[in-house]
Amino acid sequence: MSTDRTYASPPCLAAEVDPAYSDPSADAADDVARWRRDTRAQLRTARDALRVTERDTISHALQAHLRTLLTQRFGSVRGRIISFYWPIKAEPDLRPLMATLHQEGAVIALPLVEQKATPLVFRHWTPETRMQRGDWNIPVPPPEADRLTPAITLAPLVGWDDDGYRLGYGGGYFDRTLAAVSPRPFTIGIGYQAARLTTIHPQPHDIPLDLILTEAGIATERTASQ
Ligand SMILES: Nc1nc2c(c(=O)[nH]1)N(C=O)[C@@H](CNc1ccc(C(=O)N[C@@H](CCC(=O)O)C(=O)O)cc1)CN2
Ligand SMILES: Nc1ncnc2c1ncn2[C@@H]1O[C@H](COP(=O)(O)OP(=O)(O)OP(=O)(O)O)[C@@H](O)[C@H]1O
Repeated sequence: MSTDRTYASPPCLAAEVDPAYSDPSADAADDVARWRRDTRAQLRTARDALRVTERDTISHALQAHLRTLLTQRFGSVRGRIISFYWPIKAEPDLRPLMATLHQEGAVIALPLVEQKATPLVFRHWTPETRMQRGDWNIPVPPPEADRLTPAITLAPLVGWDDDGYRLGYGGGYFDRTLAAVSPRPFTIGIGYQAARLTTIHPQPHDIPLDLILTEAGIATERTASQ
């Protein structure tokens, strides 16, 4: 965050009075919003620059880690509702695993924006589903596909931090969704190791994910006490 600003009044010295005091201007919502816009743009540029072969290697590693994780944590996937995502804009492609889990009896759901600025909706996907173009041109199952509530959700990440917070494309959709559903699904962030940030400067609306997976494996996991 920028520190070279001019002040209309003398700088606040509260930090020298109370060591626990932290200058709220450093985390003011406007500053955070601007920082997020810049950071998203940088991370997306870096991601777009990956070679196809590098992205493939990463996607393969992620699928292997996810497969192991699901088996270890949940045992059989049969009958479990798991939401994936249809990859766009250089996101890791997990569609082969999505198809495999479907074959093994998992119930696969995909997210979509049915109405702007409201929680995401999840629709049933099978290999026979005829996808349509949804909001932002993202392929989505058609309206006649069953609406589902996932028990496990995969959330693609533009950026992430060690506390499990996520930076997405800036629509706030996953936060709205997780805030709205009860019980909350087990939420797994899927991202590139290189997209790690020291902090995303969490705001009151940001909901940390249960676990973040990258090509290097489990990057961070929330414990029950957090
Ligand atoms: N592959 C994939 N599918 C996904 C998601 C995702 O991140 N990846 N989503 C995960 O949530 C949902 C779609 N998320 C969206 C997020 C932002 C905008 C959008 O219109 N963004 C504006 C900027 C918004 C703003 O800054 O206020 C834009 O870029 O013009 C659209 C869809 C559901 N499906
Ligand atoms: N639970 C919520 N209720 C209302 N508005 C929300 C909620 N969560 C997020 N928002 C709004 O969405 C905006 C964008 O949020 P944020 O920067 O966290 O997006 P993001 O997580 O990167 O986006 P996305 O989840 O769509 O990929 C916020 O400024 C906030 O106003």
